[in-house]
Amino acid sequence: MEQLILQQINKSYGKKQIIDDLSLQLAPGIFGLLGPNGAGKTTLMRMIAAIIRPDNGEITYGKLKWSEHPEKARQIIGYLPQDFDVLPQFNVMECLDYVAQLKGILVKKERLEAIDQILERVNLQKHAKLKVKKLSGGMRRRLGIAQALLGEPKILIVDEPTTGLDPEERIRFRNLLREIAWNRIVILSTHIVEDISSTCSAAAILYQGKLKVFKQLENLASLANGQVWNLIVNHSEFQRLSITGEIVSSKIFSDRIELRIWSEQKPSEEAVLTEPTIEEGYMTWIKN
Ligand SMILES: Nc1ncnc2c1ncn2[C@@H]1O[C@H](COP(=O)(O)OP(=O)(O)OP(=O)(O)O)[C@@H](O)[C@H]1O
Repeated sequence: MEQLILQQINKSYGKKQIIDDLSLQLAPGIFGLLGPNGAGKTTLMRMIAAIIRPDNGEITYGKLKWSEHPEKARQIIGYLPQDFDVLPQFNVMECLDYVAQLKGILVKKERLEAIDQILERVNLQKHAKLKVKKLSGGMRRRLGIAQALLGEPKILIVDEPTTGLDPEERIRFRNLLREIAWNRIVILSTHIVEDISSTCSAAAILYQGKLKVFKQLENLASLANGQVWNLIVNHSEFQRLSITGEIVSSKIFSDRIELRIWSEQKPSEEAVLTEPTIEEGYMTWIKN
């Protein structure tokens, strides 16, 4: 299988450098992209989607070079933007038919076959005649993936697809991404660390224009090794508690409170070290 390769990509807006000499190599599977607001994730994904050009550097997939043939690059890419919202007056079928024509599937029979298959894949067959404006948030996101999948792209880019979804839809959406990713490269940008831990094989943090890649998610979690503690206290102890560090979570029961504390030093005598999560590793990396 071909790899997607980014070589020394730079991008500035005015004097502000958003992407700084970034290189990356991706094989099929789901690659998670994390980073604080404004870090440049959307800018990076728009460059990979061949919507905007880097100031310099090259993106390639096999022999195909983005700088030479951006139109060919677009043909092998499916993109679900963060603000996907199309054609509210169209129904699901009409919407996909329209996008399929834009993607150059000009024979009607081929289009209908492709749309049928994709509707089944994203589980929207029953809603093919429903107007886009009447779809729920989760259904709309699935339509977004459906339009991105038309033309069987080799690379799929999804920008914060689970924001605003309820837990059931979020799980369904993650399952769908997993199914899609078995033979293609999926780049998933998200603020929701749970999206990464439940679907991605590898991830990276974009920060100050640079990318820190974690080929295994455990390596990201392990950044917080030795810094995450469990502490169980009763309610009156909790009132008097003075700890060093930050309470990451607390569970309140009738007879006790269970605390998870993020601290470089032991936060109290009774605290016990515990395995960090990916989110805690991410917080540690950003903090340092
Ligand atoms: N067309 C543009 N012109 C000028 N500045 C831009 C443009 N697009 C993005 N920026 C700036 O580039 C920076 C990175 O934006 P980008 O949308 O890529 O970040 P992001 O990581 O996707 O953020 P978020 O997580 O909030 O979506 C921001 O400071 C933004 O204001």
